Amino acid sequence: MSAVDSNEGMAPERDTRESSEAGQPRFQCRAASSIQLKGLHKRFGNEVATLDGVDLAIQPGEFFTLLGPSGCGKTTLLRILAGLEALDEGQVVIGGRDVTDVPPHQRSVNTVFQSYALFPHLSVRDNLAFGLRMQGMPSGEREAKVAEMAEFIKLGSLVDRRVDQLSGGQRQRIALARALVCEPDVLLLDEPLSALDAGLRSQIQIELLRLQKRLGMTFVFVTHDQQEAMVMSDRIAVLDSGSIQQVGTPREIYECPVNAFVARFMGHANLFEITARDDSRDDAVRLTTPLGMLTAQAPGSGGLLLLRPETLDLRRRPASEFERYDVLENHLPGRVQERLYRGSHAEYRVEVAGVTLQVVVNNRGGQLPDVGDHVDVVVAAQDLITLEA
Ligand SMILES: Nc1ncnc2c1ncn2[C@@H]1O[C@H](COP(=O)(O)OP(=O)(O)OP(=O)(O)O)[C@@H](O)[C@H]1O
Repeated sequence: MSAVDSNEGMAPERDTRESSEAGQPRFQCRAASSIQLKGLHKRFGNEVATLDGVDLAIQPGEFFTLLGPSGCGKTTLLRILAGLEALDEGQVVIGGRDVTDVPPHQRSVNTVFQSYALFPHLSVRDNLAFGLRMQGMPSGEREAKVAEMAEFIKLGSLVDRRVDQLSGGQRQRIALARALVCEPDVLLLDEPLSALDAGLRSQIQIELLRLQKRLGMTFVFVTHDQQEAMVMSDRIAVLDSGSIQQVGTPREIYECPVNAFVARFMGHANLFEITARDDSRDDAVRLTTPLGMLTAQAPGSGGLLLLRPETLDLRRRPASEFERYDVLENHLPGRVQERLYRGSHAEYRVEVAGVTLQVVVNNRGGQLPDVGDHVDVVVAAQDLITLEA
């Protein structure tokens, strides 16, 4: 399958607009499309369902990310959007038009794959022109569009270079440009950055984000990397085993995960079972946990306690005071097991009541506790939240 699908299908309500800005090459793109996915079911053979009742509404111009572990169904969902995979049940609406039974080449959707899917022996110019040629665009118009697009992605000086003579980052930009030059209403991106090294990856992440904001096009991006998802996305859908667990902004997903799966997937390790709960106080709830008793304000009704590492604080305490210390409310006595110094902040592992807590402390130039130090882990009552187990 080529990286560029044709884009003949047009939604009735779409119009044409320009995305040019002062100092930017002119590049036309249509008004962004919304996407509605309703009750999607997909099963391969007798396997368990790959998609099990997926409902999603993606706004026009959104950078929307499908995030989840390997095998959760992200690529299948993207292929269904592109029309490359048939549904068992459900409906796909793009730009107000029901495209459930519309073949790929009649959807105004292009896809960028991890593998670039470029023609290595052809020039940048010929790679960019490929999709336009397939659409039957006259050569003069085609040449102008290709030149414009090459400038737009800042590779204008390389249009005559063969693709196999370009770097990985340049190839990735060409793959994006080749999908964009056909002016799709929706761009689908399946882990397009995963083949790049870390430095180049974060550079292209920023470029891609700026490009999407400049064009105002709807992007549906697939990744299993939660950091990448948080940096890039307007909203994220977290998937597990073919079901959507949570949809929200990066902050909502990270700060208020709805269940233990989402919390763990977003990198939260401080999850503890609540063994007893006392609601008798008006202003607070007392929770019994493996760390000790904690006071919480409006923690929710779940059976698991989440303590986000960056909401915790550390206070050093001389060892001489350790034994005779009166435990203050929400001060957990512990000992530093490990410290990872990262310049702007330090990551700690602190042993509290026989279990390990992760704590992140901002480096404000003061003294940072050392390995072996006795500390109090201080928990603010409003920062305790509970999740469904
Ligand atoms: N053509 C197929 N035939 C049979 N099973 C398939 C097919 N395509 C996907 N699957 C199965 O569907 C499930 C979801 O696959 P999918 O590729 O959508 O997952 P993913 O979340 O994109 O994973 P990854 O991050 O590893 O790419 C997997 O169990 C996979 O084996």
